[in-house]
Amino acid sequence: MAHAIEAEGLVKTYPGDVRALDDLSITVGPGEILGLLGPNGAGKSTTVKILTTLIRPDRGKAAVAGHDVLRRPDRVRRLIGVVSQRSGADPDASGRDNLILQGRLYGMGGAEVRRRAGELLERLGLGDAARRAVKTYSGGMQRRLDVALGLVHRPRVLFLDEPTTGLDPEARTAMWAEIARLAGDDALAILLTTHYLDEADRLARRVAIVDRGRVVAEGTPDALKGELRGDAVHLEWREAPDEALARAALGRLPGVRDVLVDGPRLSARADDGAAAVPAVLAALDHAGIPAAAATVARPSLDDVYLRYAGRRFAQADAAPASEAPAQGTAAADAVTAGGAR
Ligand SMILES: Nc1ncnc2c1ncn2[C@@H]1O[C@H](COP(=O)(O)OP(=O)(O)OP(=O)(O)O)[C@@H](O)[C@H]1O
Repeated sequence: MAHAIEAEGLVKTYPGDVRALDDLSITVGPGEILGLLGPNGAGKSTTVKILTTLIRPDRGKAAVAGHDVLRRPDRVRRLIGVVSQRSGADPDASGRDNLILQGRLYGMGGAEVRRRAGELLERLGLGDAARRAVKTYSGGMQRRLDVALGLVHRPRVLFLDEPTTGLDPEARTAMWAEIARLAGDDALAILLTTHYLDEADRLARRVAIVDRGRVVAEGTPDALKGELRGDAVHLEWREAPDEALARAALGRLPGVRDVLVDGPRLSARADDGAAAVPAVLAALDHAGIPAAAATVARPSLDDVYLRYAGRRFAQADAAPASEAPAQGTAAADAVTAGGAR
């Protein structure tokens, strides 16, 4: 089997003429983590639902673990693990009992399922809490139990739907380490959907950026960022400037390109961002639209998204503030901060 997941030309329209998937294609190899990255409503969950045999596409085909999801959904189900956004654990039962019940649902026998439950509890750092009711677990522990539940029957392909949403930074880091181990040591193929740019950047060998039901860019995070020559220059105003004036001002500067204006924010690319900023600020002053702040950063996945989707990830995403995608890479990589002027 060349690919653990292979989806080609998936189209799905929901009632009300909502085109959730519009010719989406992806592949994931054994031992590979593909990050399916996109804002709310991009079509990530619909993709996962089709690949995990919960819904059928209108068009297109898909195979998971070597079996066609439309013709052999029963086979596919036995070979995949699914960790969905909502936990399937019984909060009143212990972690161990949840795992044992799950194993039995897959037809595993007494001694085997008890051994497997113990192994997974240890592995996911839940050994000490094994016999406690799940409702007493922290958010991170519950999420780790959800992953264990998805692994009981030793699947070959794992679907992780936003595995770290709502977790604190420490629990996220622990989850990242575990996910990396599953792909590395166990050679699981993992399809990971995420809102978090830094999560995809850190974890996924390849990233597929989904926008409006299509993959708009795909590759390793480094390759995607590498396609963007030079630095990203971000400018901000207190109020949106006249777009034509801003474009005209920057359009005359050598080495400054790919100008995108988005309300009170503007992004451009420059061969040497730090060197370009003084000229950029002077040109804007001269045009009568002085910027309030300027930042230079190495390209981030946010910039990749902006380039391919034509809008900023955070703006495409209607997530509540607590779930807003991290802007970590751009901020952490900032080499010059013009600051308020
Ligand atoms: N059962 C449904 N009926 C009608 N429209 C739906 C249904 N499920 C999803 N949609 C719509 O299809 C589009 C894609 O939704 P989907 O849940 O796949 O996106 P997503 O990328 O997973 O978003 P999120 O990050 O919020 O989970 C959205 O416009 C959504 O409102």
